[in-house]
Order: sequence, then structure tokens, then C-alpha cells
Amino acid sequence: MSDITTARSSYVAHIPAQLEADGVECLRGERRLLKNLTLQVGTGTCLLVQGPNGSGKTSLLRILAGLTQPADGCVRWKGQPIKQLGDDYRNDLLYCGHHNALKDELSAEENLLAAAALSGTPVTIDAVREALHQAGLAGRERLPVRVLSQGQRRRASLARLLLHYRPVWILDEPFTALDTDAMQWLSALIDRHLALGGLTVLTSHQDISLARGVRTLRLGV
Ligand SMILES: Nc1ncnc2c1ncn2[C@@H]1O[C@H](COP(=O)(O)OP(=O)(O)OP(=O)(O)O)[C@@H](O)[C@H]1O
Repeated sequence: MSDITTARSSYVAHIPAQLEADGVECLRGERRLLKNLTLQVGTGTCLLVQGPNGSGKTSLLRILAGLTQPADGCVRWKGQPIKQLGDDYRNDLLYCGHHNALKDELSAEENLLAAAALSGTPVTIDAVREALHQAGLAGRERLPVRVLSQGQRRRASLARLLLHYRPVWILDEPFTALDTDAMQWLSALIDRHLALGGLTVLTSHQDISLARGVRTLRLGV
């Protein structure tokens, strides 16, 4: 009995904490955007997905986040299909979409508090204020989001990265609208996330530079 337990424990311990796409296909209307796409992203790794407009970057990120089902193939986290993992995967994931997912009439503070509560992991107002300060929004926390600039809205959305530890970050064009300081802040945040054993998949039309290096996947070429 103890031998079996030991064997099972060591097997579990050796399942790599990696995100995998295995033979993924994505159809949009008449178009096949992705065919037999296979990739692995391990902890401490950043994968940058690049390609022309319409090449399927957002579609791939949505499939990796479990928000869109692939026409074929499978996405796995720690060796298990994310479809089967359900909330166990969602609790390990932080997805920041192309749009900022902020409600215009609410302040940045209220947006972050509401998003955290909805995700089932409420946070304190102090934690939210600290995250918004780090995101460079000190003094703007209580304004309705509709009056913030595009870059400030992006910063407010990205402040979610500071509120919970989630190993899998999937970020769709997170650098869009950010100024140079904010781009450096976000790069440092991703680097720290990778150093803590997280992984990141992101899209960007610009090249990005991280201390740990970046792997690039080019679509539509
Ligand atoms: N729900 C949908 N129904 C039909 N077509 C869709 C749908 N979602 C996306 N598409 C199409 O799929 C293609 C890829 O879209 P996607 O958003 O994945 O591209 P992208 O590489 O992220 O583009 P961009 O660089 O412009 O953000 C586009 O031609 C788009 O119109």
C-alpha cells in the first residue's frame, strides 16, 4: 500500500506545470485559422504570439483560456484537459482580454473590487488601492472609468495582475495604449511573475524584451 502511495505521489509531483495545445484547430466561418497547432509553455516561460491582423491571435488566446472551444484538438494544464478541469483551471488563470473589461460608470476601485468578488476571490479596498497606485493611478482611483484615458484604462485593467497569484497569465495586447513607463512597469511585472514560477502567453504587435527572454509564435505566415 505504501509503495503504491509513494509511486502515485511521485507521479503527481512530476506532472509538469505547463500549458499545452495539442493538435488545435480553429475555424472561423469559412476560414481555418489554426490547423494542428501544438505548443507547450512551461513555468518561467513567456510565449509571444504575433501575426498580422486577423491571423487568429485572439482566437488562439481565447482557446488557451477555455473561452472558445477548438474545432479539434485539446488544451491541457498540468497534463489535464482544461475542459475537464473547469474551475480548477479558471482558478489558476488570469485572462486580460483585448478590451479592458471595465464598466464605464464604475470607478477603477469599484471595477477591481467587483471583478475580484465575481471571480470568487474577494480582495480588500487597501489591496485594490495599492494595486492601482502601483499601476500609476494614484489620485484617479475613484473617477468613473469613462473619463480615464485609454492608457489609464489599460493600467486599471492590468492592476488585476497584482491582486491575486494565478500561475497562468493570458494577456491579449496588454501593451496597447501604454506609455514607455507603463510598458517598463508591465515588463517588470511579467518578469517577476515568471521568476515566481508563473507563465505568460501574450499578444503584441510590438516586440517585447524581458530579462528571462521571450519565445515567439508567428501565425499567418
Ligand atoms: N465569432 C466570430 N465569428 C466569425 N468570425 C470571427 C469570429 N471571431 C473572430 N473571427 C474572425 O477570425 C479572424 C481572426 O480573428 P482574431 O481576432 O483571432 O485575429 P487577431 O490575429 O487577434 O487580429 P488583430 O491583430 O486584428 O487583433 C478574423 O478574420 C475575424 O473576423
